[in-house]
Amino acid sequence: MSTPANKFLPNPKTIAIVGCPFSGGQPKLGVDKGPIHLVEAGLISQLEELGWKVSFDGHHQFESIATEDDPPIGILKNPRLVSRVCESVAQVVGAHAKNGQLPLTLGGDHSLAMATLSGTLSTYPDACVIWVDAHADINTVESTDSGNIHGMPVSFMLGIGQKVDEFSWVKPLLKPERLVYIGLRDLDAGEKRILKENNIKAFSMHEVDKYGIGKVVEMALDAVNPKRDLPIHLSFDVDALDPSVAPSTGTPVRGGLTFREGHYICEAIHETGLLVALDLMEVNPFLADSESVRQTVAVGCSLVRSALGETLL
Ligand SMILES: NC(=[NH2+])NCCC[C@H](N)C(=O)O
Ligand SMILES: [Mn+2]
Ligand SMILES: [Mn+2]
Repeated sequence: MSTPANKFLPNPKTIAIVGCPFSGGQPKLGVDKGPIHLVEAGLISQLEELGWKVSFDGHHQFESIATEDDPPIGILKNPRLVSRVCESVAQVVGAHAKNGQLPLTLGGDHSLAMATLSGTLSTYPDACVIWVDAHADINTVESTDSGNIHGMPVSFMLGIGQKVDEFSWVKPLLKPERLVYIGLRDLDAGEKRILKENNIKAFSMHEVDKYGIGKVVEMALDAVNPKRDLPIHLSFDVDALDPSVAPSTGTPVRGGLTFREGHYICEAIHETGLLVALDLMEVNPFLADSESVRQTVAVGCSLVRSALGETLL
């Protein structure tokens, strides 16, 4: 099977898998095992069958980064670790993108998106971001209640909120008009305010119910990519799916996307021919029973395949 044209990638079309066994952006162990499970479930050969060349030189090792003491800064937890891991992943993702490869980053927790978006936007400055998640992950230093940095990467990329010296490497490369959310249903009060103040387009589960997923994806693309000519970065948090579909994740929220709605988003973005980077985040194989873990990992792989060209017919 061969995949349709992609406007930004040279042939042979190559995926660079960036395995990020990292959990420092939130407190639950196990999310660092997500990428290992996804690869062991056969993701690489599944993508090769779709006609991609796949490069993968093993999961990243972050142990050497995590040596010293890392007391909180304000209430931000593991700030030095998260910053340094993300800085190193940003360089890797950016280098793959500059080589004309499509970086597929497997998390790991969603703090890693400050790395992946930095890599994408340093390569494709006018790329738009489609963020599929139950959560907006847009807390600032001032608004976060948890201090978990996986709830904050978007604010860092937008350059909003108080600056933290430790994260001075993060350039605010994302413009609010280039960001759109799908699937939201669990926002902190401060996050709701931030979305309004910055006029950020968001299609919550309410809009998915009201318009249907087909219309929502079209409206989302109209908002950030009206001429369908800009590169797209898709950041998919598996908790966007309903917990009955993807139970093994750290912050499940009921009332989420169905299996088909999640896959439809991925299929529709593939059809644009504009996808340049993909994240699959927050698969935590330590949470839930083994059958639920198997199911979540399998769904993770199939979302990735849909975004990269698998079709039903
Ligand atoms: N990537 C995620 N699963 N994020 C959940 C964030 C939850 C909450 N809003 C927080 O800031 O702590
Ligand atoms: Mn989430
Ligand atoms: Mn998230």
